[in-house]
Amino acid sequence: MNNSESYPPILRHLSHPRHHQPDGGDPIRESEPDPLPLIDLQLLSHDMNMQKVLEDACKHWGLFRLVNHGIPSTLLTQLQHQAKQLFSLSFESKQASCNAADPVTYFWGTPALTSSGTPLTTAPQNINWFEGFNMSLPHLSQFQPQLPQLHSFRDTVVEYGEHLSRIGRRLFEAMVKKLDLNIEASSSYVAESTGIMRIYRYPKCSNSDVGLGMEVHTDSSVLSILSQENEVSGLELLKDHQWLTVKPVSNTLIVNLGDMMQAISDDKYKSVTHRVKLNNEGERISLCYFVFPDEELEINSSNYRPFTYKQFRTQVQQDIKTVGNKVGLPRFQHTPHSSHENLQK
Ligand SMILES: O=C(O)CCC(=O)C(=O)O
Ligand SMILES: [Fe+2]
Repeated sequence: MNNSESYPPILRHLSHPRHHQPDGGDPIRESEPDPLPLIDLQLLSHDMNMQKVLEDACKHWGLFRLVNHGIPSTLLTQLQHQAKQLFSLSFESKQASCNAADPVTYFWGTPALTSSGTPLTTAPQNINWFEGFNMSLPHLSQFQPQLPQLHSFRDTVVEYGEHLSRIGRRLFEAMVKKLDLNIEASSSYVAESTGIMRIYRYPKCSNSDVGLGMEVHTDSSVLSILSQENEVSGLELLKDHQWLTVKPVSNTLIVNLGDMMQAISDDKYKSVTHRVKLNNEGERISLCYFVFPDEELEINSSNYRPFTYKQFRTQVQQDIKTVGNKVGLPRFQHTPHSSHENLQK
């Protein structure tokens, strides 16, 4: 089997006609030094300067790079290696490996999934050029996969997931401290029962006209934590009307704030708009962890009417089916927003 046959058939034809690409502003500035805010997790508990850097990153970027996170580098490289092996299996075996009732599902072409991890629509408006596995972390350790490769991967992801939930909680606590919010149980806002892990593989592509690896969107999460250990770049964030590359730097994590964090902070913090471009250097593998509030927890703020994450998710799914894309937070503003120019996931 050649590598192309390990991709879903629809992703094997990278010569598709041009798809609509949302206006990207200026081209990526690959050669410039990394401009992202840098947060040291170990310093965060006691260093006021670091707390200020975090506050500014949340207000003005919605994204930062995290170092000293406490995850052994061997675990990060092992994950990347095992993910690569998993993706290199034939499309048919990946497809047959999970079904909708499992905590692990296989999907491609669209990031919009139902809460059980199956694609929301069978005919997405644009193809997103990736394949992925979606894993519900709380149910993962009991999962008995058919594919032998999924056994060792499951165990590694369970271990990684424990680190991420620790990191997510610490970051959230440091973020809300700066907001003077009266949040008693931060565990309901970054609820372990909601943790999702996704791994993605984006094909190598020399023709960026085919479309995007992943469409322009904001995440619905409170926080998303990304690991990109394979040196192929692709992720970009929108900052001051320009797309900036989020370079892969070994042993660092990328944290982005999602819509729930923006709502909890009453718009003081920002849910970052981002996308993934295809790359002609090689295929790219990324691992993304998402954490959400407890489904039934009511989020109260002055800019939005009270809503639960469950209501938000239902609205997003309804909009994707009816309008064709996510509208997101503007749906919950006191005065409904009329311009939905941002395509959000
Ligand atoms: O693959 C990436 O780098 C980003 C993925 C992403 O933005 C998402 O899953 O929401
Ligand atoms: Fe995202």
